[in-house]
Amino acid sequence: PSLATTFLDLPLTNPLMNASGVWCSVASQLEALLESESGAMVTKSCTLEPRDGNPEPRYRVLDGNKPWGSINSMGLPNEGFPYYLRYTERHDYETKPLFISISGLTLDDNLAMVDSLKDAVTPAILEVNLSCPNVPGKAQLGYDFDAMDTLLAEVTSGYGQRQLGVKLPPYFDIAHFDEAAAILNRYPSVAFVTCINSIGNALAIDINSESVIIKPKDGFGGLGGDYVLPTALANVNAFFRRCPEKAVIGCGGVKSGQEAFLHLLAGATLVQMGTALYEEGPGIFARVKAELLSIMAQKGYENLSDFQGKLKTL
Ligand SMILES: O=C(O)c1[nH]c(=O)[nH]c(=O)c1I
Repeated sequence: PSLATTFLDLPLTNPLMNASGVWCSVASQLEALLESESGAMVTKSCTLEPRDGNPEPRYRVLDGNKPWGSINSMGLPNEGFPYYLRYTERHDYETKPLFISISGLTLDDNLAMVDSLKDAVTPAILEVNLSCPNVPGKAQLGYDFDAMDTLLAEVTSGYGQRQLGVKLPPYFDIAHFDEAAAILNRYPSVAFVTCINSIGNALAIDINSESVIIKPKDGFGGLGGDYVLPTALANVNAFFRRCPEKAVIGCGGVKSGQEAFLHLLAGATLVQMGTALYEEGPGIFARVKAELLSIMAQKGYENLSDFQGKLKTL
């Protein structure tokens, strides 16, 4: 079988990549992703200026009993937009496509970054993060439909209607899938949606210390890992059904070929890994590729298109 695929008409050797924020904040990590067997890669969401982010501990793996996952309240630590723009100028696009993620603290900051990217005419693919749950005092744009609509109008126009994508928070209500998709479908240049970001503001508690386990926001943080897989699959399939003109990138709960297969079946074109990559490192891409190929072989599938988006209903 073959894992070859295309995304926005770009050829990829396989559909696997990192989730923004994991193993992608500094050049050494980005170089490790380039050397890894991922089919693509994305940078850490950036703000206009560098940020230290929230106080530590701000990331913890939750691996007591099964299932396992992670909780994080990083607080958008990053090297600042110019650092990542410079990286896009020296990336080897022949090896694999590069996405650049932006998460401006204000609409003007997002527009300033978009304007610089438009002038840079870089092959990097823009993913606008609408779903950071961890900046104290900043509500997630993805949960404010009017603000999301305004941002999309300004950003798509500022980017000269060049193709871009958005990183969405998980939604949990059919009416919200309908409303978010209706807004997104009014912007043809939004060529893809990445579902999902972490499930915001979960609370992990340690029974021995009788305490929360991360410092920021009294322990409230974004949840990732096994816990979010069914929600991630629902969001992938909901937007796959509602946005036939757009591609869906699946993210959430992928740690093996099995979950990658499920995301593809639900309608994802590419599949991102966060928590599992954080814990295992970039070697995970070779493992998950092999597992996905083995599942395809067992099922008699030659290409991803043999099952991609073909989830059955009862
Ligand atoms: O706290 C973070 O930096 C963070 N953490 C997440 O779980 N998702 C995000 O989009 C971001 I920007």
